[in-house]
Amino acid sequence: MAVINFGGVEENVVTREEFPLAKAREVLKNETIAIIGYGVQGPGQALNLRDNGFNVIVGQRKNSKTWDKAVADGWVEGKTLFDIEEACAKGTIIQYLLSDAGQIALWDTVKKYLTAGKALYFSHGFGITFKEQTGIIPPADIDVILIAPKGSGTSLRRLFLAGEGLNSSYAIYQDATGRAKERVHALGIGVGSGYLFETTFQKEVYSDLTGERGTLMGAIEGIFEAQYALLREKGHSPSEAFNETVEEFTQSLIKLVAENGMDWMYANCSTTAQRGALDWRHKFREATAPVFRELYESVASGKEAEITIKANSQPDYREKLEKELADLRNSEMWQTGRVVRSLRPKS
Ligand SMILES: NC(=O)C1=CN([C@@H]2O[C@H](COP(=O)(O)OP(=O)(O)OC[C@H]3O[C@@H](n4cnc5c(N)ncnc54)[C@H](O)[C@@H]3O)[C@@H](O)[C@H]2O)C=CC1
Ligand SMILES: CC(=O)[C@](C)(O)C(=O)O
Ligand SMILES: [Mg+2]
Ligand SMILES: [Mg+2]
Repeated sequence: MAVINFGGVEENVVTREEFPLAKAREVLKNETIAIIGYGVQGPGQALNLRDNGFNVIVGQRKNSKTWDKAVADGWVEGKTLFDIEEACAKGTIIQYLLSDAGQIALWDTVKKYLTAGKALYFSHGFGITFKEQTGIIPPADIDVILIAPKGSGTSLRRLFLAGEGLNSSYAIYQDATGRAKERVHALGIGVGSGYLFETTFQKEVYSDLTGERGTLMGAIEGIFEAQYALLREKGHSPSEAFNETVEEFTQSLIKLVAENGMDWMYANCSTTAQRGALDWRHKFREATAPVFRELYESVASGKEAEITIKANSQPDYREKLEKELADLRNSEMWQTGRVVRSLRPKS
C-alpha cells in the first residue's frame, strides 16, 4: 500500500503499480463475478470488467428495459445474462448494483444465495450503514466489500474507453475468508479505477450523500437558480443571465479548475475578477456553512436514508423523479441553456 501525502495528511492508497491488472486477474481467476442490476453502475462496471478479461455475468429482471440494454451491450441470455436468482446462484462474487431502494426489496431473495466463502460487493455504504432501515444484514461467513467509483457509471465507462479512468474508494466491512482485501483491490482495479482510496462503509455513505446533496448536485443548482433569478429580476436578458451563471462556468472556468486548481482559474481571470472573488467567497462560505451542517446532520441521523427509501420504494418512483427532472428542464433557465448550448461555436 502506498502512503500518499494529501495537503499534509497521509493516507493509504492502492496503486496500479503495486496492483496491476495481471495480478487482479490472477486473484480472481477462479471467481465468477455476478453483476446484479443494470442501471447506471451495473453497465459501467460489468463492461469494464469484461473488457479487462474477467469472468463476468449479469443478473437482471427479465422483461425490463435494462434487460434489453444488457442484450444490446452483448450479454447473452443463458450464457452471460440471467435472471437475478440464477446469477446470484452462479456468482462467487455478488456485485449488488441495484438502486439502494431496490437492494432492500430484493434482499431476502439475494440473501439465500450468499453461501459461505462468497463475497458481497456494494458500490455504496448505504445498505450496510443504515441496516436498521434497510434490513441488509449479511451472514457472518461471507466477505462484505465496497468499491465506490467517484463518479457516474457513465463516466466510468467513457473514461475507460478513452484509456483513462475514474478513481474509487474501497472498504472492507467483513473479512470471513481472509481474502477480502485482495478481492476488493482486484475488483477495484478490474472495474477500471486507477487508484483506490481507503475508507469505511459509513464514511463513504456519509460523504457521498453530503457531496451529491451539496456542492456536486444540490447546492450547485440552488446557487445557479438564486443568481439567475436575481439577474432576471434586475432586468438582464435570459441569455445574459444564463451565460454569467452557467455557460461560462461549464465551458471555461470549471475546466481550468479541473486542470490546475482554483488559484489557477482565478489567475487566468482579470485582476478585477480576482479581487472580487477572493473577497466574496468568505460571505458565501459563511452563508452556506449552516446549511451544510444541517445537511450532514440529516445524513448522519439516517433522515436522508429514510426519505430516500420511502420515496424510491414507491411503485411510481421513476415517473415522479422524471416529472421533477422535466420541471427543471422546462424552467426558463434550463430552456435558455438548451438554446445557448446549440449556439456553441463548432469548427
Ligand atoms: N449512478 C451512479 O453512477 C452511482 C451509483 N452508485 C451506487 O451504485 C448502486 C447502483 O446505483 P445505480 O446504478 O444508480 O442504480 P439504478 O437506480 O440505476 O438501478 C439499478 C438497477 O436496479 C434495478 N432495480 C431497481 N429497483 C429494483 C427492484 N425493486 N427490483 C429489481 N430490480 C430493481 C433497476 O431496474 C436497475 O437495473 C447504488 O448503491 C448507488 O448508490 C455509486 C456511485 C455512482
Ligand atoms: C455519481 C455519484 O457518485 C453519485 C452522485 O454519488 C451518485 O450517483 O449517487
Ligand atoms: Mg458518489
Ligand atoms: Mg451517491
